[in-house]
Amino acid sequence: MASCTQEIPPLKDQLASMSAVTATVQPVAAASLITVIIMYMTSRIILGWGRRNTSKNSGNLPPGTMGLLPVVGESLQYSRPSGRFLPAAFISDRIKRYGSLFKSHIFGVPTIISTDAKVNRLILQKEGTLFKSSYPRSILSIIGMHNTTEIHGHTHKVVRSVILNVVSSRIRDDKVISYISEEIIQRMNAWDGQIVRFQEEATRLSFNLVINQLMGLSNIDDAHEADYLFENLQMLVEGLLCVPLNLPGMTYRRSVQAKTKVVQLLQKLIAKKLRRPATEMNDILDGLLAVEGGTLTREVIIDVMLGVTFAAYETTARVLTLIPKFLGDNPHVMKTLQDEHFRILGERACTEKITLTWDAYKSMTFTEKVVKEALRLVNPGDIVFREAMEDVNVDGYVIPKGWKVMPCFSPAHTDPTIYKDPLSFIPWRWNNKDTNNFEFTPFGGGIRQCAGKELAKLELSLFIHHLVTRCSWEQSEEDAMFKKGLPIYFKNTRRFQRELPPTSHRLEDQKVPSSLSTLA
Ligand code: HEM
Repeated sequence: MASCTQEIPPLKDQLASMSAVTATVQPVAAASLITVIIMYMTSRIILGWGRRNTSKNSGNLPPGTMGLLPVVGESLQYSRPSGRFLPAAFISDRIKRYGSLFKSHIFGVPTIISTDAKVNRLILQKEGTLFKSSYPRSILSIIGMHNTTEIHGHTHKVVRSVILNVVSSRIRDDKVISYISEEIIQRMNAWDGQIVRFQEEATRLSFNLVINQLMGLSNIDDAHEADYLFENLQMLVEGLLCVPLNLPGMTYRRSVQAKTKVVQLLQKLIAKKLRRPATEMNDILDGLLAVEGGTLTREVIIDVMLGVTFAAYETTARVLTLIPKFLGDNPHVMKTLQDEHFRILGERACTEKITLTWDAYKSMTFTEKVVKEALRLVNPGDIVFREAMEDVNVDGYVIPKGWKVMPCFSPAHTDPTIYKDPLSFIPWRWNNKDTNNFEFTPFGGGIRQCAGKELAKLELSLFIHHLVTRCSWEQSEEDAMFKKGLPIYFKNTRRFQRELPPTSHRLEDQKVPSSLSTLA
């Protein structure tokens, strides 16, 4: 009887003590030990898997499937490529099957996916009370465990205000506007005649802007250091594309190594900056170093810098890359843009050195609609991650405490009941459209809404200005192909290999100025 009441040590401890003697056991015993370890780990995974599926409210979980395999779940299906401008095939298939709120298991974790604008609004607006920002570990292992998405409450507030202050002072500074214009012209010249290089140039443009104007890393006085940072960040981004699979393959490993190199370089640059005599706060790095008397740890500062750089350049570059296609597909949009931008240039020849100002930018009213329309279709920030802080009731279902929640924006952006002819590029649709209703959320929403959205819109508008006023626009053969939006434009580029559907639409269906009807 005594043996029955004797406390059995947890399996974990048994394994620990067993492992201490493995050096002396015979091979057969070692094999048994490995079997026990595998059984233990499998049971942990399966029990964990089962527990997550049987929360006290599991009867009310949204519909959906978790995939056959623990850990992998439905990640393989999620990663299946789908047509551009539409929600991922995984998402649209499940909306058809289960409705706008469903469960799945992706990025290595059980997740509730929300595609409904009203539910997304609730999730984003209840940040800090019902939900909190929380990205899967598989993503954080690449973009940093302490980046803005993982800091909360007071610290998030102060870090966010540093970023917002720098962004809002920069965009109103005409010197910065000139800097962006010159970068754009330089990049356009670099791509001239080699259209397939355009994506690379667009990416480098956005990267340079963030590094030089926001981060305070203009102390990268060695051009090789900037190239090194850029190349490693690009590798890091490639790794992110493998993350949904949650399988640490070659690309993923290379990406994690690239992250280590980026962190080392950022450490070096911060040390360089700290040796410089103190000046007033003027960039994000200065601001982060000064937060509450220097209380932010170096780890947090580096992850925030890395996270903001990544959030800023990759997203904007994707939209930049597709704008020429939209304009090529829709000559009447191009023509209206040209009217607007040549009016801004006035009498000046387009070969003159152009100095645009904040006021000129604010007068680009049609361009603003073109930017919105491009953001609606490209959706570079299509998904965000949250975690339920308690069981939350939504539309008769329960999102259990601790579960990841993934609001996904592209289904609303391409919903024909919200946007007539949703896959066509129609800037005029924004003429009188309300954008404060969470049906248009390219920059997310709530207290974590994109802190760089005004800068992104400025960069995209200035890019459009220089693109549509280029003198060489119709001159070279490749430019002409580019204008038509031929697939060659995307050939050989890594991320936009698939042929893109046309985004043109029939003019007579739209309310366009009568002066343009001749273009139809
Ligand atoms: C077209 C370009 C961009 C798109 C589509 C975009 C999209 C987004 C989205 C959807 C979020 C919300 C993430 C979440 O809720 O978890 C976000 C956050 C953020 N973005 Fe952007 N972004 C863009 C450009 C930029 C730029 C240029 C910057 C430069 C400063 C930037 C900095 C940030 C930061 C710091 C956050 C985190 C805000 C916070 O947690 O308070 N983004 N972005």
